[in-house]
Amino acid sequence: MKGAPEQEWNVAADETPQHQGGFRADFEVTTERGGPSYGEMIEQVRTFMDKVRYASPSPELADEVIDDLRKLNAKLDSTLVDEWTSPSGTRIDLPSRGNITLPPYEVLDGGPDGVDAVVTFRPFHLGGNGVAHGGHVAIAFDDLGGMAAALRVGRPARTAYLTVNYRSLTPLDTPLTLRTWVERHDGRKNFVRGTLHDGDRLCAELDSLFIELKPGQA
Ligand SMILES: CCCCCCCC/C=C\CCCCCCCC(=O)SCCNC(=O)CCNC(=O)[C@H](O)C(C)(C)COP(=O)(O)OP(=O)(O)OC[C@H]1O[C@@H](n2cnc3c(N)ncnc32)[C@H](O)[C@@H]1OP(=O)(O)O
Repeated sequence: MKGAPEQEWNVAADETPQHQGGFRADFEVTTERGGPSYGEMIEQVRTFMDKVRYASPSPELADEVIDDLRKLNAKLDSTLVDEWTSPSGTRIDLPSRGNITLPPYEVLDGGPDGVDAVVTFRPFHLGGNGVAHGGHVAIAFDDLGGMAAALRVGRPARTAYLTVNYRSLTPLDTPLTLRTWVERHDGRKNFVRGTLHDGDRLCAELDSLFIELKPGQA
């Protein structure tokens, strides 16, 4: 991989065309890219974001943090690879496949009948008044709805529409049950429903359409 560092755990993506089917030709799942500490690195970044959300630093401390962050950013600069080679999104051993842009979830069960997951919105997912931002709830539904469609058809699918009905407040720092399933399908169209529960309480519902991508479709 051009520009990638020589590291034995940095498993390179193969060089076959990578954009077939919209996301990639082969969704190469690995638990090795990024090495054994990658999950903890992601966790520390999430924790930092949690603290930033609630921190009220003095000007001096803000300057110190900026200095530290510049150093950290410079460290990562020398390891940047393309989206297909990055560990983020392919580390199935980690919450949300190691993708830091997603709320952390664990898939308990997934197959053609749907996906069962536990998702925990973090302090940095705050919307207001101590509960989750609705946009973050939609992100969780988008990813796990897309997963339900992909697992049914065996190839990537893309969101055509996504409606979230917010039924009650979604708490932070609480393991929540998220379920998605393809309710019906018609050709390439997968109508995906979903629910998000805090115990017995329904927090939100998903009504969405995911279109199976044609081979080679961008
Ligand atoms: C190898 C194994 C794989 C297994 C892997 C398993 C592990 C899975 C792991 C991880 C899963 C991760 C999951 C991530 C999920 C995230 C997904 C996203 O966030 S995607 C980003 C946001 N979405 C966009 O940016 C789309 C933008 N829009 C488009 O690209 C197109 O509009 C697209 C592809 C959606 C449809 O375009 P067209 O050209 O392909 O198809 P046309 O002909 O327009 O539509 C097909 C049918 O759908 C209807 N349709 C399309 N859009 C509609 C809409 N908005 N409402 C109603 N119907 C719609 C049409 O009327 C048509 O219906 P008629 O066949 O004629 O009956």
